[in-house]
Amino acid sequence: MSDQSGSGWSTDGLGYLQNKVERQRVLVIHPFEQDHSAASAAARSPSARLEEAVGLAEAINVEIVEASLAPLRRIKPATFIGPGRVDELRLQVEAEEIDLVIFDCELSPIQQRNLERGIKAKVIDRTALILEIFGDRANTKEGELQVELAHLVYQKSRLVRSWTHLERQRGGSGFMGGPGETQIESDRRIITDRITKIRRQLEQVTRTRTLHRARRQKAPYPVVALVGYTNAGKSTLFNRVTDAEVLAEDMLFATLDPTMRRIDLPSGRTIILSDTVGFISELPTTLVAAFRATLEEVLEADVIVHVRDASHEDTEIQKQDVEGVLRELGVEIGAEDSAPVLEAMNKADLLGAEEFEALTTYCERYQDKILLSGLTGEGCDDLIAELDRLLSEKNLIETVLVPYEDGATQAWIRANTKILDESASEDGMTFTISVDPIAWGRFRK
Ligand SMILES: Nc1nc2c(ncn2[C@@H]2O[C@H](COP(=O)(O)OP(=O)(O)OP(=O)(O)O)[C@@H](O)[C@H]2O)c(=O)[nH]1
Ligand SMILES: [Mg+2]
Repeated sequence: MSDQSGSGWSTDGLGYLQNKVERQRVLVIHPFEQDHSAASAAARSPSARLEEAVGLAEAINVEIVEASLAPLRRIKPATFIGPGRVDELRLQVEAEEIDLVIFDCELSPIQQRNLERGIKAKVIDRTALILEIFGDRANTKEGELQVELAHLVYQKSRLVRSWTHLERQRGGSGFMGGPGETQIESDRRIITDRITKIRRQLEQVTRTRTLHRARRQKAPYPVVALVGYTNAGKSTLFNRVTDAEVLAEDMLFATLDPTMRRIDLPSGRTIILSDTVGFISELPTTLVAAFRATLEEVLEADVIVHVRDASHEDTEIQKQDVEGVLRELGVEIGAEDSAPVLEAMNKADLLGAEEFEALTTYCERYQDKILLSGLTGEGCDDLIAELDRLLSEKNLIETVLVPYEDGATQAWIRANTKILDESASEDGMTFTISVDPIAWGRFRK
């Protein structure tokens, strides 16, 4: 995504990567406060975080020359990492012809600028990187607009922040070489105008999509949404159970636009299965908001399948992250009026024998947890069966009197409903049945 306003305000590295033909040579740094990570055992290990950052960087097709941890005693206000480390990085950048340094943390605009000056290379932070990936992936009009909106909101917030920061350091005006107040004011106005325009366009697109959705609701099939941490295996599972060919790759955020497919469950019940964008820890809130419209599909789902990478060392923390984002979207797990959530413990094939056994026992204890592998297919039938069972709970309970001579109705009831009670009287058979409301409606016609 490029600087589309043409106003010349700083683009924080965005759009920069796509313009170059050869692959960028990149360093990935994960800075972390040492005491912090030791203090909370629940936190991810820094090495796992670094690995995730590398995965993110790989998603924008750059050449990763080196990825390293930067343990800090304390975050430095000016440069985040210490001056010694900045010097080291500058030497490395020079020696290895590095184009870009990715900091897996949130940098203030000032920190970013100081780092760029100190290291003598382009610097971006985690949010900018995620925005970059999303900009790369978006391939519907709506996706593109959402990403641009997120991008603008991100920049606007940075302008404000950098401005207040400069205010506080008053005296040395232009101390950091940042734009003066008037420049910032006019930049803000340009961005605000652009945001208003995009919001309007988005509303238009969303309205069209809502119409589509309304049309879909006329074919009233329950919607089942696959959600989960990025790379958990949603698309692989989606493909497995729908025989579709959605891009499934060992790449973070392979899926951006939701994909829907109709499938028939063994009971004959038809559902719509929906594959969605993956979640990630510290997903910038501007992005959550931008993807709200897309994720609304999830909100309207009748059942949510939370796909988890059970083989991942951070699977528990990833689960918390996903549930956090769901909560932000208004899905309260376990709440009366929220859709039921099934947990698909995926990648069972990667588990060691002991782990596999333990997880099997664990999942057997809970009806809503299913151990499976989207890759090998093992356990997928169990998930489908559980979906079938859950949806049958939405069945109507009806009591009907069927005359003896109406053999056809009796036969249909025996074949298509669950008979809870039956009794014979003079007028015929009285059945109490649990029946799918759609099938029932159709049959009664
Ligand atoms: N071994 C193993 N690998 C799997 C399994 N399911 C998915 N994978 C692999 O995990 C990687 C990510 O799979 P995807 O299906 O693209 O994951 P996703 O959740 O759709 O990811 P995003 O769309 O990026 O959020 C791919 O390399 C898959 O081949 C599984 O059950 N076992
Ligand atoms: Mg996917």
